[in-house]
Amino acid sequence: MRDFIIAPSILSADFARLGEEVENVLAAGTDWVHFDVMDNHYVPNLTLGPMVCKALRKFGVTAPIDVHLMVSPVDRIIGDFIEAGASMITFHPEASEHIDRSLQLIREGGCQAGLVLNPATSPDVLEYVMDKLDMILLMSVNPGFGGQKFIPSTLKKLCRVRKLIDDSGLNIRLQVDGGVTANNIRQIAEAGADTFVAGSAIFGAENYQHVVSQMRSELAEVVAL
Ligand SMILES: O=C(CO)[C@H](O)[C@H](O)COP(=O)(O)O
Ligand SMILES: [Fe+2]
Repeated sequence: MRDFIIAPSILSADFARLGEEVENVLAAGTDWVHFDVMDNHYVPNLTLGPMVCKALRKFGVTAPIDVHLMVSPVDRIIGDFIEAGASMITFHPEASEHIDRSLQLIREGGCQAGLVLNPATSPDVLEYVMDKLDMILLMSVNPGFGGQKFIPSTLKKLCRVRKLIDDSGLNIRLQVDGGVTANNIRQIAEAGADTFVAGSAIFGAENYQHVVSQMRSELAEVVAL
């Protein structure tokens, strides 16, 4: 059985009360903080930068902060997030001029590194960098906004990437991001994911603990992997 990680996306949190929201969602039983960085260039939306990451650390957040960079170019912002207290940093290959170099920059800074594949991006891009990855993130919506519907073809892609990871013998997490809910999390886990980003499904709920418990119960039903 894999260990499952739930990473709430703070994109759907109340930004005016961000520190408190992060405390509450972690107290509800989640594991990581998924931190969506959008630049209004690589994606048509604008969100959070390294100063906000630093502020969360100063506020007392000790949980891993999982920085999902949707910015282009990526390299010049990596150092700022390392300095701001990021734990892992993922980026989109289309947004980096030198994928191998960007991955190295992240690891050299002491963070875990990962690549993010958009729904239409082929897993072929992973082939020559597998040994430099701590995580692969498959987008199950097009990046840029929370609250979108899960794209079903992601399930087939998850199976393919799960096999790639298992065949490699490397310790790489397989994360899924976009439209994850308590209703589909089990099917997503059975397709191969071990790390689940959920924004609107958690922050849109009246009771965070209730929805996180529902997700955990669904994950407990996942047939032995
Ligand atoms: O990276 C993202 C969007 O680009 C977000 O992490 C993602 O959309 C999560 O939100 P939701 O669970 O509401 O779909
Ligand atoms: Fe994300």
